Amino acid sequence: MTITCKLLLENHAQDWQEATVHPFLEQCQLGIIQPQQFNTWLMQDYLFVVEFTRMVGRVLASAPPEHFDVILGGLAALKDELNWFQEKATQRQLNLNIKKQPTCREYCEYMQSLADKPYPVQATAFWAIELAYNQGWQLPGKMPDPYNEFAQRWGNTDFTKYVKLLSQQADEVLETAQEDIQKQAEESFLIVAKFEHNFWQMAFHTAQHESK
Ligand SMILES: Cc1ncc(CO)c(N)n1
Repeated sequence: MTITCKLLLENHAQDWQEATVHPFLEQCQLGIIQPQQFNTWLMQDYLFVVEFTRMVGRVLASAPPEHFDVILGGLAALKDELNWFQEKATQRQLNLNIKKQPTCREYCEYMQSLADKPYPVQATAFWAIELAYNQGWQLPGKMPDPYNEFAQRWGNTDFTKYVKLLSQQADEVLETAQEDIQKQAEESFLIVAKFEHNFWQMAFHTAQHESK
């Protein structure tokens, strides 16, 4: 049987729930997240997105030309997103020239390791990483300022459509992938889910002295 993005979500509902539903996001929605928690997330996510952008560049390099449109659209959005992160950091007087925390570093190293994997595995991981933020920021519902801007960035309907296109591209190449490659794609989905959970944990449980 062929694995699909939909089946991955159905077969691993618990892992996916832990990746996308977290007190960090719930407390943003309630407006009670602590600034040091939020700022830790912001700074570490900037560092993550730098490496994610490189990963998407490598996904493009592995992709068939029919998939370029969607991936290049994603890269253009990432260019905008990196500039936006820098603006947000400046507004909050945060220095982005900091070290990655271990969870962020491990996630980034994992994204680098995907370069050696077949394209269907890369496409599945790419989709999962984007879906995690699309759903994570969307599920809590309307957020108060200043968090609404963050929720909208990944929760907006155009982003949802883009993630849908990513799932279609992944499904298309999974359909003809050999069984062991489908297995690797499933593993990559579970690894992404675990890292997404750990990333929220990292920001949520950050101590005051680690926040700057
Ligand atoms: C941790 C993390 N996962 C996913 C994304 C983007 O989808 C992000 N910005 N950060």
